[in-house]
Amino acid sequence: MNLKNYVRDIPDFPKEGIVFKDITPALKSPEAFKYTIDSFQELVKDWDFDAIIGPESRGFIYSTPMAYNLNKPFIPVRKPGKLPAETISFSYDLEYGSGILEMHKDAISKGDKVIIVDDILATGGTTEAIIKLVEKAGGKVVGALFLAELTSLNPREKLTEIKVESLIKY
Ligand SMILES: O=P(O)(O)OC[C@H]1O[C@H](OP(=O)(O)OP(=O)(O)O)[C@H](O)[C@@H]1O
Ligand SMILES: Nc1ncnc2[nH]cnc12
Repeated sequence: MNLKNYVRDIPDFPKEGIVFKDITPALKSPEAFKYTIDSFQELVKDWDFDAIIGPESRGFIYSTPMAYNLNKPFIPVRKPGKLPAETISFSYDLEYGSGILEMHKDAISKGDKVIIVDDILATGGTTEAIIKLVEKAGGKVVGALFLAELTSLNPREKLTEIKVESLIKY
């Protein structure tokens, strides 16, 4: 399965100069979606972790089937103002702007080891912000999985402390 055939470039979205990697064809194809989740599960089969974090919103798509299949807790990280209980937050930069991410304060217990599952690794800003959020909560991110990685943005420079795997590299 060549997953690159299921990710299309959309120029100048959401801003001029950004080439947006549209993953919707990789979701429309049941074979591509199954291949993605199966590949993620194979990659983490020897990893030691307690829970799976999914960043809103495209991250939810790939992280929740993993949590279901591996019988692990799922923890949502959301854009501001969406989580109802007490939250901790962290601001971050990404390719086409900046933002704030939030997680429930009680989502993670001290010493918990977690992984992040998301669609795209671009600048690494989102993943770096989640690493900081998890540290604030007393836990540790041990690894992160992505469908696609934009290597030209050098995201791994920000992520030297964790395991990083991506199925496609641009
Ligand atoms: O490595 P980075 O530069 O941080 O970029 C990657 C992030 O950007 C996208 O999310 P976005 O914030 O656009 O939200 P969405 O999933 O709601 O579209 C993508 O789903 C990743 O989470
Ligand atoms: N170029 C890109 N395409 C899709 N999602 C992204 N998230 C950050 N940069 C992106």
